[in-house]
Amino acid sequence: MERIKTDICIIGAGSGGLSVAAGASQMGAKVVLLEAGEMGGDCLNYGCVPSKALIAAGKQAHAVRSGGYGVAPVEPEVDYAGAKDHVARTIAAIAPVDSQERFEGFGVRVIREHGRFISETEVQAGDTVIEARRFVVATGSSPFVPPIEGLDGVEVHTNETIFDLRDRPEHLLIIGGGNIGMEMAQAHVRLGCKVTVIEGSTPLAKDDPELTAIVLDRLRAEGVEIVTGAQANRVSGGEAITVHTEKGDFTGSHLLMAVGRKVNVEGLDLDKANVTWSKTGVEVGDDLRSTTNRRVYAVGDAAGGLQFTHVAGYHGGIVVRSAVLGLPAKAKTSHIPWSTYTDPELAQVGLTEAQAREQHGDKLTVVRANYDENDRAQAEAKTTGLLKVMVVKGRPVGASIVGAQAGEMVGFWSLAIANNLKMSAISNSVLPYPTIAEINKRAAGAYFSPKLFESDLVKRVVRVVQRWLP
Ligand SMILES: Cc1cc2nc3c(=O)[nH]c(=O)nc-3n(C[C@H](O)[C@H](O)[C@H](O)COP(=O)(O)OP(=O)(O)OC[C@H]3O[C@@H](n4cnc5c(N)ncnc54)[C@H](O)[C@@H]3O)c2cc1C
Ligand SMILES: NC(=O)c1ccc[n+]([C@@H]2O[C@H](COP(=O)([O-])OP(=O)(O)OC[C@H]3O[C@@H](n4cnc5c(N)ncnc54)[C@H](O)[C@@H]3O)[C@@H](O)[C@H]2O)c1
Repeated sequence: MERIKTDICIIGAGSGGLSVAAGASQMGAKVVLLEAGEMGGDCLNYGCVPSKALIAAGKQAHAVRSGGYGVAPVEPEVDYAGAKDHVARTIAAIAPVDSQERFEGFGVRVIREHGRFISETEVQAGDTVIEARRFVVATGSSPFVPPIEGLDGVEVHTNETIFDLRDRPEHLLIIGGGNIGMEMAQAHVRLGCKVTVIEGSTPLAKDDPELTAIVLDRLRAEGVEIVTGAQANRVSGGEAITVHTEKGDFTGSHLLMAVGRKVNVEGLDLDKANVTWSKTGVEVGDDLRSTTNRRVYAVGDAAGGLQFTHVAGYHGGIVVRSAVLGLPAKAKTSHIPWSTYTDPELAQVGLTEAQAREQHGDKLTVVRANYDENDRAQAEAKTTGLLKVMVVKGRPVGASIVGAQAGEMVGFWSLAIANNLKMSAISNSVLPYPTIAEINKRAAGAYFSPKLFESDLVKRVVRVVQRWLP
């Protein structure tokens, strides 16, 4: 048994673990990184990257099928396996950034083994025991497959297998209408599959319903069948698969489960490290440190909060600040955006209108700007969309966007909320014309317009000034 003493031992080389490893090692800390599966974790291998690559393939098929702008529509010849080749190429292009070689180049000792705690200060990975001053649990999450009757009798795909499928599904049934379900539904319908989404409650329920309705309308118009309030109770079949719900039975050729995630905390022997945990993750404070063992941090999906790659990266920065530099650092959520990469995209940061109304009551002003008022959106015929900004005492506390490039646009509002900027800072910016981003400025204009253009006081002042101006 080899023994290693190190400053920081990170369990999991996904978005969170790699962020800590890169920062800590390049600042001079001794780092050991454990990875039981693929370097890069879920995002690179089974999550963000393959899903966005498949969405891009679907978008291309959709553009050919839709025509427009004076170009005749034609039914595309879709090569589903070719789309999967694009997925594989994309992963391969990004993989070197997350590779063992790159991290070893930073001086990180990478051990490709499953890690588990054997004491409050030690982790064992294969034949190696690592004693560290600080540990980072960055073990991520896996697809949750609920114990639905009959599931074991059929082939069930999850995000870990669907991107390897090379024969185009005739009819894809998707259980779960969250981010994964909806992104995969649109990508597959555009690539020529029949798609049925079976959602037990409300699709895309974390977003503003006024905006999600626009996304759902578009998906339905493109042919996705979306059944809501239909909990999957039972599954049957062999070659053809039937999902039984109280809203009826739905039969297809393939089944994708997208009903949420199971955090990878079991199998870590956290109890041996005196680390309190539950099924939602390691119990941590805002400082991302275990409430019961201060040597142990958790980042990303394992920290039990929002499950996004950029959150894992953000957590990584906080842990580096705390565990490497010894500085106080706390994670906040008020400025964390997310985006669902359907077409149109759907993005959110901070409070939704309903949440802001509940928290701030009459102090809330909601300003809106529509895509059809934007010249670039008109030029590109992408006029379906809407930005809502929730403003309290002159400062944005949330923004909800549906429309082209919503995921790019929302960063503007994350910056504003993170830095406590006023709406005047937004209106002071000058944006290039014609860009979709001008919608952001239009919202600021919508906030100030009534104050400027509908105010008797302003009108009186202007009359006086005009009398005195030479
Ligand atoms: C289909 C899909 C699409 C997504 N799209 C997006 C998106 O567009 N944008 C976005 O922000 N997020 C997206 N996400 C979410 C994103 O992938 C996760 O939030 C992110 O990967 C979390 O990073 P992490 O470092 O916490 O965990 P992971 O990336 O899951 O990494 C954890 C790593 O730890 C390893 N591990 C686990 N246990 C052990 C152990 N005991 N010992 C050693 N190694 C271990 C695992 O093998 C894994 O490599 C998507 C997720 C899915 C499933
Ligand atoms: N664009 C992105 O950033 C992106 C994309 C994909 C995934 N993700 C991350 O991955 C996480 C997991 O995604 P997800 O879509 O699996 O989970 P989710 O929690 O977003 O959605 C799961 C859905 O499944 C439904 N459901 C649960 N059990 C069901 C049943 N028996 N029958 C029918 N419906 C059922 C739920 O009501 C819910 O709407 C997301 O929350 C997100 O954090 C992010």
